[in-house]
Amino acid sequence: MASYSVLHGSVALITLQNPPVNALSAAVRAGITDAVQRTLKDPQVTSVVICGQNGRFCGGADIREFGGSMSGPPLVPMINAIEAMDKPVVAAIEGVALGGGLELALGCHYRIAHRQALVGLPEVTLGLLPAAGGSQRLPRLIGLPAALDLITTGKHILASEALKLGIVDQVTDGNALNMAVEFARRIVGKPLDPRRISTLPCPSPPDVDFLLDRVLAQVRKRARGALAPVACVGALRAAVFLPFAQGMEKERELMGALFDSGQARALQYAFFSQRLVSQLENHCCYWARYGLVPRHIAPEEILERCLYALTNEGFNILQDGMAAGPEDIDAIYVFGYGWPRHRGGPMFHAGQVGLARVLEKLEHYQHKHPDVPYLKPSPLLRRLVAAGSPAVQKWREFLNKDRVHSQL
Ligand SMILES: CC/C=C/CC(=O)SCCNC(=O)CCNC(=O)[C@H](O)C(C)(C)COP(=O)(O)OP(=O)(O)OC[C@H]1O[C@@H](n2cnc3c(N)ncnc32)[C@H](O)[C@@H]1OP(=O)(O)O
Repeated sequence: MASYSVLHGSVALITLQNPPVNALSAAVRAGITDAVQRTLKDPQVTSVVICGQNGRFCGGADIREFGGSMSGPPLVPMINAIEAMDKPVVAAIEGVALGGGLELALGCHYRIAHRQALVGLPEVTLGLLPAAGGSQRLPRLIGLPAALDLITTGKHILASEALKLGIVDQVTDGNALNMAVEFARRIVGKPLDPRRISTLPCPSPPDVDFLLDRVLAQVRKRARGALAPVACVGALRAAVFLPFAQGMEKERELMGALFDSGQARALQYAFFSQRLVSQLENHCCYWARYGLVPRHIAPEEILERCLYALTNEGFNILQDGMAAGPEDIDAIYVFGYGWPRHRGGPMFHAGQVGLARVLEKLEHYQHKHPDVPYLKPSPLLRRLVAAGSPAVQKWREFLNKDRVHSQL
């Protein structure tokens, strides 16, 4: 939800309330929409400040809502309505203004931030793009090159850097909310048209096509097969060449294609699983509460059982002749499945770890879990170990010999 109060008899304060990061859930969007209506109707109110509860402006759209059907007022018309207000609206940014949170702030006429606050449009890291006007407003505010950098990387930057880029208007080491309220009182009566970012032209360099093509090539190389960074460049291209309303249409169309993609679902799953893992301690408390003694599982056991079973299956695939050599399996994993390039691929990595060690580990886990077929060491792995664990480049010799024998 969002609370509404009036300070000094004239400054409406809208406070986002959805701990811990004041994500823009349906209830928060409804609260903001109601509060905006109240400020419009109240003749005493001459300016508005939007802030977040507990020193955090807003962590963006509520990612937990993405899985279900969306309810409540949509974000885009809500932000457009704020920008269109004829009373100045100031965002008081403390903690974070990320994703939809920054997009909300970009709909305000001014942005005042604490120096340590973090701002950014990290949607790309969730397989999305900033689709509440962020891809259209940010380049209009700070120019195409800087917007391309922020939106295609999704990085968070400090408010002090955001000030240099022109994203925020003032930073403070003190209380950003107090400063925003004082600022809101002072600017009453100043023209608001130049502060409505959607009405500004999008400043772009003369070699704009070259820049967009270069960034597109970069993002394709950096994140092979990832849809979101490419869509982000498409949305920014629209910001340069189309009027705001048509750019918003393009932003919506591109977001539609991303939203239901397996990639977006996978990245959002990864976001929550990363946080769940860090709550492992709490799971221990859960076990203790019910008087259970959990079996101690070291992180290495989980890693080794997954990794060595994968490698083992690679040896079986090689032996069956389904892949010509270990390089085929490694290339699939490095270029198709994001295996860290600096580890060469699962088969190369097995060679680095030592084939004898991989075999020993598989035997160990097979002994503990005899019902898991993937842990039964591949005959090819055994033969390679017996032959003194040759380098990965030599494995083909063993394979060819095997295959000739098996065809005789
Ligand atoms: C059409 C509209 C499209 C809009 C697009 C978007 O806005 S997409 C969302 C963009 N926002 C983000 O990607 C920010 C994601 N959050 C973070 O990066 C970090 O959480 C943070 C805000 C920098 C805070 O980091 P910190 O380390 O302090 O806390 P945690 O990461 O542990 O998070 C605390 C809990 O809050 C949950 N959470 C965080 N952000 C969101 C969110 N946007 N929606 C829903 N929930 C969020 C997080 O899962 C943690 O919850 P627990 O239950 O405690 O695990």
